[in-house]
Amino acid sequence: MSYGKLNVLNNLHLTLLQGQIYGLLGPSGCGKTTFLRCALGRLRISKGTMTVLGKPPAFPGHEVPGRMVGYMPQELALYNEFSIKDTFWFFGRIHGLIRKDIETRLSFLINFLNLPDKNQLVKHLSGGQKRRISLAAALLQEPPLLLLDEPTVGVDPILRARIWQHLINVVKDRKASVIITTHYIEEASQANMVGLMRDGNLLAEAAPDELIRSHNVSTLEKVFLKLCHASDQLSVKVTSVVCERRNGNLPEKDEEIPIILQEGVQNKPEFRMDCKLWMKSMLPKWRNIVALMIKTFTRIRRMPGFLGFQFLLPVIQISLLCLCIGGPPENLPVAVVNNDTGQPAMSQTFLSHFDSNTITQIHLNQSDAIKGVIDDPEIVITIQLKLQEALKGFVQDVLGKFAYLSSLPIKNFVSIDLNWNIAFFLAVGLTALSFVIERREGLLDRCWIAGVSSLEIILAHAVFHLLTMTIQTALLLIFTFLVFKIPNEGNLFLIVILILMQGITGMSLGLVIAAVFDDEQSAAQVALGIFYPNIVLSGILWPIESIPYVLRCFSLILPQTYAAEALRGVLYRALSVCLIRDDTLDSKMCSEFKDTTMK
Ligand SMILES: Nc1ncnc2c1ncn2[C@@H]1O[C@H](COP(=O)(O)OP(=O)(O)OP(=O)(O)O)[C@@H](O)[C@H]1O
Repeated sequence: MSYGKLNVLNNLHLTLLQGQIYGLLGPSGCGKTTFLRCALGRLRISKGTMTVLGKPPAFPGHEVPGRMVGYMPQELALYNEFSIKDTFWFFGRIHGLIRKDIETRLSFLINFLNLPDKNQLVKHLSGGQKRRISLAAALLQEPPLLLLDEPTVGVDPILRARIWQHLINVVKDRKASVIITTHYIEEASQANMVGLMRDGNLLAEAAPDELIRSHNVSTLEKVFLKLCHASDQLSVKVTSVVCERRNGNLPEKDEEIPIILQEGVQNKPEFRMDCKLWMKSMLPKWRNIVALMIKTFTRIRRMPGFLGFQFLLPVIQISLLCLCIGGPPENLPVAVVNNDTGQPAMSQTFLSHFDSNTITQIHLNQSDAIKGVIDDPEIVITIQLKLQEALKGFVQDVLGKFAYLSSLPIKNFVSIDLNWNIAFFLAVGLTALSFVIERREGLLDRCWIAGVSSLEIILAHAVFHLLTMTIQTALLLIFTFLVFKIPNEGNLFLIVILILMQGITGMSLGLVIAAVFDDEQSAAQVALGIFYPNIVLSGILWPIESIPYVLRCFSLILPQTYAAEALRGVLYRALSVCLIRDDTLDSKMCSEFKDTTMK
């Protein structure tokens, strides 16, 4: 087994018999955790064979990983927002335990591991208490195989002795098998068998007494030191001692050997796949999806800041956009130069259509008026709009039923699109961060090892996120159409579908980011880095037709370009008669229009 070029387990032969505790000992970095992860199906061995409870780990339909194995990782891998009770319920549901069993195991383990009140939140517990909860989660479903990675770190000597006694009882009463890694070499003397590892090799594998006796020393620690010393000089000889011993003790029946690892073996045994079991294992389990959704709900419920962020942010954004963008300025002084000598009545009619709230007419001569325009270009844009509106009213008076044909193609590009954009980016950010954080804290790994599939994790996330997005969308719609009364002529159902689809697209992008980046800092940087270029290039701020050609090609493959266009199409469908376009203008109406204007 290797990580890239780093060879971690070398020619390792290890056998665990049923009803035994196997103490795997060795210095930091020698490969103990790597071995456990191979046994759990999280890593694959590159050469040789490995069977766990009769089949290779992660074999289709095999419940390793799953409820047949209890794993306590080195990191805590606990949900901080959970109470002790929630933690037991979560893992209990995943393992398919019934309510009564969960309650019974909960009270036993709280008592046995000396845990505080079951309603205490994990984040309020001490490091040692958290480790005991992590151990309890591994013991919960009473599996036939327990893999415990340094379970006694940070535990006081009295409790350590109790944990060992419990493990001894478990193997005696239930014939379970246990592999335990530890730095406290002496505590492993209670194991039935110990394996001493160094640099990915097994230096020796035997019962502790036998090791002490055969090496003629007083403690296991001294055996280990002696073997390390010997392996530096005579590595071949030490390995052969290990092999000799193992071959003499193997039971005849396969099911009595929960774990066999033989690296470097060429002839791999064949395992038949049961198609029914395979199909069953591929189908997502509703039980796991519900457990994961309850988990997310429980966590979010205990994070009021996060909850506020999810639901208040869209409301704050839409309120700010509607209040600060697009509102008309008031009392703008406008120079009016009326040089109309032919029909003064027409120019007066036109001027009477000016909105007097926004525009205050000041009659000036031509040169003073031009100077004012040059001095104040920003205000001129607003005034131009007001002029266009006045022109529209004027044309309405003059052209009657054909007035709509002369209206101007002005699109409300910014405000509405930016509001919907929040659904997309909340989905990107929250998905990316939640997956990256859960993976870094070992929570995803723990779920996988408990038997939850990646598909179930994604489905649970998607369903929960869709529910959240439905509330966000409802808030957006209420504020857009009812509070700020932005006109909508389109189909509300289509608008909702489009916003939800943007959320799903955002979620998918979030998953891609989480798959590529390992830490939340990089994931957050990428999610933020995408935000602004996406808004600029997707035609949300300005039509893509005005973007340079090369960038426009890029813009068309962005996830929001067509979505934003579609949303605008739905929202303004009834207003689209404003646009004069050669291809949409009916020729009959065109000639009618000409006749009327000629008259
Ligand atoms: N994800 C990884 N990528 C690359 N190298 C890794 C990875 N995980 C572990 N290693 C390397 O593999 C070797 C064995 O690591 P492992 O975690 O199995 O050691 P260990 O015996 O469990 O140590 P400890 O007792 O400190 O937990 C180490 O040299 C480590 O640096």
